Amino acid sequence: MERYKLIKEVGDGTFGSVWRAINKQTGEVVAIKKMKKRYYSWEECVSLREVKSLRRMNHLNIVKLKEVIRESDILYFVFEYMEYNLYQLIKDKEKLFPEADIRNWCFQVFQGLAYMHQRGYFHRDLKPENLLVTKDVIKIADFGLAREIDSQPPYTEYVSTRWYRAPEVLLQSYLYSSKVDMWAMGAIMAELFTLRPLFPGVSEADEIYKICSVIGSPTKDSWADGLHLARDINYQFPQFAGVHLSTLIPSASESAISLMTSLCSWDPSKRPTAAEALQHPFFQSCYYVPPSLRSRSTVARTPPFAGARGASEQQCARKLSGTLSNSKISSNFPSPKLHASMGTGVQRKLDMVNQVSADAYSFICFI
Ligand SMILES: Nc1ncnc2c1ncn2[C@@H]1O[C@H](COP(=O)(O)OP(=O)(O)OP(=O)(O)O)[C@@H](O)[C@H]1O
Repeated sequence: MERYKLIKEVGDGTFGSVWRAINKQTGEVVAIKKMKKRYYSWEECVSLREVKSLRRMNHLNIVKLKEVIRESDILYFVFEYMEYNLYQLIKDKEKLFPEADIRNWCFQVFQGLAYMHQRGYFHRDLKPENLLVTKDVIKIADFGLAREIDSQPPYTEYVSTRWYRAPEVLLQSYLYSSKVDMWAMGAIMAELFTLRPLFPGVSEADEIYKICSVIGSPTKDSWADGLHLARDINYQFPQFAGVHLSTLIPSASESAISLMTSLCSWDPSKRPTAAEALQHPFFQSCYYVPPSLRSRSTVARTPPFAGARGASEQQCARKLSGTLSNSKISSNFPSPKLHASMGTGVQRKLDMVNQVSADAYSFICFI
């Protein structure tokens, strides 16, 4: 660690604190995550999910793990440094983001997700704080909860931040998949448009209540498996017709609404895969720039992810923590139209600084 000079704490998460630091030899600015738990052997460290999953990932839209250091039983992850997280950008914004910015960010995140899902991982804790931005480039960070798609159940740990948590997770499904990341992206995309969380539940039960009030309660047609899941845990969905997302997100174009609506489908199998999302008309104007052309201004047309493996991603069983009971539903829930404007960022804690160079732009959207 003497090779690095710690400059400033830029984040404090569940598992570690994150520092902006400088490599004394090269002058490179990096982010160092110092884990809170002590690690008494290397074996313990290399079996960590964050190490196992990030080590295997090399994509422009996934934050790069440069080094893992264990010193005096403390574990440090050295990452490439990113200027902001998306939550900070949302929180400080007074005017709405232009749709072109939202399109550009989402296009990149779906590229990262398609890569990750194709390689057999899903993130499980996507939220604005875990999407890091430097200039026009956005990267997925925090693989503390990433799971191998083929790994074996049951699992009992906490899964994902409530506001972005998929309904199958809320309903304690033993079976869930990379589609939980697609649900989270629907909620994040809506938040980018309104600057307010779409489903700001104050408890797990309230979370599902808010989802029902926005997208309408599930039916046999929209999510038969969900009705079974609810029956298994003796849960009764509150009855709501739902609203068209365009009433909650009036600034979004028709194609943006169509993508968010399909991402926020009750039934995971009805949500698009990341590879499919990239082909959605919302991204019609987006182009992929292959690495060989990045230094020049030429661009090539998108689809490097056609044929992403979808079916195998679905086959993953999980056990989830948390309980859901009707008694926990908040009684003073406002009308659906108010949902999008009622969230606050109280659970979020971050203070980032401006610094560092950006990567080459790889994915470009034309308005
Ligand atoms: N590579 C990076 N560059 C700059 N800032 C970063 C970087 N990685 C993380 N951060 C900042 O630190 C915060 C916490 O990081 P991270 O999410 O990895 O920690 P965690 O303990 O796993 O958090 P969580 O409570 O979300 O699980 C992020 O929201 C981000 O603002």
